[in-house]
Amino acid sequence: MTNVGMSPKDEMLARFLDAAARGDVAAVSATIGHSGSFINESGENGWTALMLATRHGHVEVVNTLLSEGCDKSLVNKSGQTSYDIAKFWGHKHIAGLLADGKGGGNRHLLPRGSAGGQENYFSREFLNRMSEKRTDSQWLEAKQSSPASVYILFFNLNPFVTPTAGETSESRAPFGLCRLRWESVEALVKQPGTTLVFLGVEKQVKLVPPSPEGGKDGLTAWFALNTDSIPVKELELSYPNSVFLKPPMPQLLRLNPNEAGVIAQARSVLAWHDRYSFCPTCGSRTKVCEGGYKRTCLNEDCRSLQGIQNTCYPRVDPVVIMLVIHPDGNQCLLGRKKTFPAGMFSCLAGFVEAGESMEDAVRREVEEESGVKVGPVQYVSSQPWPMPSSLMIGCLAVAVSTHIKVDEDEIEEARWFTRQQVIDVFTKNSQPVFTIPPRQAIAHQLIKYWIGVNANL
Ligand SMILES: NC(=O)C1=CN([C@@H]2O[C@H](COP(=O)(O)OP(=O)(O)OC[C@H]3O[C@@H](n4cnc5c(N)ncnc54)[C@H](O)[C@@H]3O)[C@@H](O)[C@H]2O)C=CC1
Ligand SMILES: [Mg+2]
Ligand SMILES: [Mg+2]
Ligand SMILES: [Mg+2]
Ligand SMILES: [Zn+2]
Repeated sequence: MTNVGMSPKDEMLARFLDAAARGDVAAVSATIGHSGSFINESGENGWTALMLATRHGHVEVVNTLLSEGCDKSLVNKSGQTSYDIAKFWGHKHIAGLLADGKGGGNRHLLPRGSAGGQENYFSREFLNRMSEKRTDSQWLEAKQSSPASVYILFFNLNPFVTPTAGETSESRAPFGLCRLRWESVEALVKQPGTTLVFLGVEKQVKLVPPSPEGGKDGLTAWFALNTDSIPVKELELSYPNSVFLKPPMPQLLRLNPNEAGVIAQARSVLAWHDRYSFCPTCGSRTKVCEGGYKRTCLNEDCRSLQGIQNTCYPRVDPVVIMLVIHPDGNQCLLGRKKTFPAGMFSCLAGFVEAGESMEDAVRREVEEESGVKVGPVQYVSSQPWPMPSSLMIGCLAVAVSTHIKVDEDEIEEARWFTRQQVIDVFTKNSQPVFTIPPRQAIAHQLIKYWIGVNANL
């Protein structure tokens, strides 16, 4: 089968795809042997060898291609995977081979391409962290006492904020950060029990000539302070409208979204200092260094100082949070904890365990909490969650089973909600049957993302 005008490579590919469609195992194996890259190449309408072999029910060719490591998640120009093709043409055995629960069938229910572009509350950064300056003690000292530097203050990890008038275009943001200067915090910095962290410098360099007091580079440095003993009276006199915002939830969701990120960074690092006062390896005293980004054990023989000194740095706990899509593509799985407000349902979530991939953590947590088994998993976006220091890894996941059996210790109820029921929550067209977390939570954004991608809202 030679086509006029075809390059030798295209001709070979056409012969390879034809062999797969005819079920010629020997020819398929021989071609992969010398031109391995053909295994995932497609011809007309985006059909790969696996799709063609599947279409015609050639189990042996399918097995050969799978054992050679072909990508079964590829889709043709109609958006079908090989698994979809197997199901459509009734080749149940091949469908079984393709749907192994780890990335095979139903991947087409996930949006194609990268899901990026979604910005979550607590993720916006207006500071350049300048980690290289953390070890430059001379520079840090100069910035610390510079009148241009900004200090944000925490009392028992609660930020000092000022109510803001009006609303931003994005949200009602009743609280803005109270930005203090060196003269207001000098005494506090010198008090025992105060923790100081260098957060970074403003990304936007102000158009003022660098002054000797502000440092020669003209950069505006930011620091965070946490204390458990505070000159409350003096602060109240100087800032009569300001308050320490507590409790963390839901108050931390009421910040200006532009400032929520710097609060997340500061609060997580300060909370780490608060919880790791002594060396976690040997219990000795530690020394705060690197601008508050490291605590080094003072016991020279401590194991924490050997190899990667990971226990000396602020810890972050990865958490997976996932919207599970029903195999029919039209429903999603949401659950509620006993502690949620009445009627509220959210995405399932759980801590990633040691030695576990993000995808496997999604599958394990969903099965533990709801009994539902999950196949393909797709990352969407992430969110720092400073209570005290989680990184929420937001995913969409496709269920390969639908029966729900909740883990009653953690979840009170889990349910499949139809796309229409979810749309009703956002549009408030009709009386919604449930509520979801506020837009500041990544759970809200994941649900909205799924609806937006699929309904072109
Ligand atoms: N931003 C958002 O939209 C949401 C955030 N979250 C956050 O995600 C976090 C994890 O969700 P959960 O359902 O509670 O997790 P989970 O389903 O793993 O259950 C928590 C339990 O797991 C154990 N556990 C295992 N590893 C742990 C670790 N590294 N740290 C603490 N406990 C650990 C503890 O027994 C704990 O009670 C929570 O802290 C919650 O604040 C949860 C839902 C929504
Ligand atoms: Mg959980
Ligand atoms: Mg769990
Ligand atoms: Mg867990
Ligand atoms: Zn130690």
